[in-house]
Amino acid sequence: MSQATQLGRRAVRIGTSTIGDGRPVAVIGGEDARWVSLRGHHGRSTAEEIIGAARAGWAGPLLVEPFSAADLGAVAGHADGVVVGAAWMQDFRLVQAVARIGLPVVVQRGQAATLEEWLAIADYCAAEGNDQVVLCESGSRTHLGGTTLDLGLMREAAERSGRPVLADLGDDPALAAAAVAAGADGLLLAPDASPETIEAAREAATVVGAVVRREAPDTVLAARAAIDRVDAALATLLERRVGLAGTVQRLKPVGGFKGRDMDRERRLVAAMARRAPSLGETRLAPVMNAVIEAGLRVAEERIHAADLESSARG
Ligand SMILES: C=C(O[C@@H]1C=C(C(=O)O)C=C[C@H]1O)C(=O)O
Repeated sequence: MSQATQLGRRAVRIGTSTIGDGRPVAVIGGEDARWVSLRGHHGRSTAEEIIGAARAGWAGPLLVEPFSAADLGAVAGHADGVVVGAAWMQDFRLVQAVARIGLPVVVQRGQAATLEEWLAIADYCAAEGNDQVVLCESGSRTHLGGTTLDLGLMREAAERSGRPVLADLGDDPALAAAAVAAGADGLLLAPDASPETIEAAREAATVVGAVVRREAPDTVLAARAAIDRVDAALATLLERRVGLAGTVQRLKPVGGFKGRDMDRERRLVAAMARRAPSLGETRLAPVMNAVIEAGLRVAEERIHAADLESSARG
């Protein structure tokens, strides 16, 4: 997906969170929105009780997956959006009833549903007068009985529909970075995902998102938040760079400030300037000089500390 396509993708508002149209990657099931499924609780508690419990500890956007149309009264009264679960995707009566509430709808792809069938459900919601639709890739059933996310299909759904897309990661953050790189506007985590899973997804969304997505902030607050994400990616790369520069100091015949290679430094600045034309070589040179000198100081300190340790061990 081109970055322009990602920017042009229409936005859907779920409570105070906005998904799509160059907004930051939303983590649903994390800090941007929570969700609760009435499916697992069916028969044990009422929809009101379950939604009430979810609301009790959370004032932000709340999505609810109904078990059946009977739940929709409670959902309409207390939720900010509705999830049409993968197993329910082709229940047209339920989809119709959900769309008519008027809340944003997240349509999960059924495990065996084709792209056409999935997009048809979104159009079906729109035909009911509800165009606030987000598509959520929830995986296909594999021959081994598990499910596997189809990120190519997710990307295609985004391009074909112009709607925001989510990747349903369940409780495994392993594909979070891949999903963001494939153009996900949001990541859907299991309602009971662990704090570690949520943090790993958030980290992937921040760092990978900063590299592959173009954002379109229109307020100081939003632009500063976008800068914070770029800085998070920069810091991650700076930390990695310090380690690699340290490796060179240990491997080359003369390391540290004594072995400084200004020709190599000029060449790397020139190469970087091609990717950072707004800064250009002249402005980039002092920036990289500071980065390189900081790296050399860290490398010298580490080599010194290692020498002390080995002489102490005798
Ligand atoms: C890492 C090296 O040592 C020094 C540090 C550099 C860097 O941080 O990129 C570049 C050139 C050298 O002055 C190297 O020689 O490649």
